[in-house]
Amino acid sequence: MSRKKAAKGKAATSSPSAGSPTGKGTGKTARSSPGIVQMNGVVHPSRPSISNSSEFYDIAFKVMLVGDSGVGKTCLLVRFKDGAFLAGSFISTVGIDFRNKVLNIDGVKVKLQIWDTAGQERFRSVTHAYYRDAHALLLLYDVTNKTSFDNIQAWLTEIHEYAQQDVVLMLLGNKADATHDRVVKREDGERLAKEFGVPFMETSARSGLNVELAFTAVAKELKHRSMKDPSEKFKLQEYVNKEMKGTGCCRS
Ligand SMILES: Nc1nc2c(ncn2[C@@H]2O[C@H](COP(=O)(O)OP(=O)(O)OP(=O)(O)O)[C@@H](O)[C@H]2O)c(=O)[nH]1
Ligand SMILES: [Mg+2]
Repeated sequence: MSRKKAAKGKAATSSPSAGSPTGKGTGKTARSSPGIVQMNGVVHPSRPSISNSSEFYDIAFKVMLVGDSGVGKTCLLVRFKDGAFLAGSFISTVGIDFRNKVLNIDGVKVKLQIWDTAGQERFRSVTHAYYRDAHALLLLYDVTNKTSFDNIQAWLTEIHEYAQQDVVLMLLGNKADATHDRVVKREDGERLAKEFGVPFMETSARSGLNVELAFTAVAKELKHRSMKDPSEKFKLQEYVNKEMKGTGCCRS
């Protein structure tokens, strides 16, 4: 297997860009980034170059984070990439951004190019353009926000419309650390996931709960599919159930 080199990830957390208000009166600040280009008030995604490479990899996949604004997509990515939590005021993502991370999956270097999308409605058409290139989608809701949970069905409809038919999909109930503010029970997440036949787990970008596992499970599934080795069976939900910490759900 030839070994390639990975592009360096770009910061998804660049400082707020002046003159890019977001949130329709919610007081949020827009987060601009090197991965996007803004023209005439419209956000145009620009494809990142993979020429400044530093890290070797064997296979590469695109993973997209989707879900309502504020569910914690950017925080989940930053936790996974840098092992840190973005505390402080909420800075809503503008358009789309990406980070790379190379994982060692059973001796194979798997590069994940992770696209962090803006959850706000006004960026939806930007996100649509990226769905078809995604090998995997992490669909998030916020366990402290019922609306974000209720919107999952609409997100799934969108995914079915724009994403590849065989896209790897996983539902994540984020902010599992926020015990006192929780309004969506873990069982509700499990039920919904079962209904749509999607693997599920709860995560916390704040505490780090299951964050590594979510990305590793997806990388394992994608690697398994690409190797096309019939002797090596991999079942995503079974793996997740075995490895999952903290919430102890979904064991069947
Ligand atoms: N308690 C808790 N708060 C979180 C967690 N993840 C994110 N947050 C908070 O939720 C808010 C939104 O987080 P973001 O990661 O910016 O949300 P987003 O989904 O990227 O939002 P958009 O970019 O607008 O789509 C921030 O104030 C975070 O600090 C978590 O796991 N637990
Ligand atoms: Mg964001």
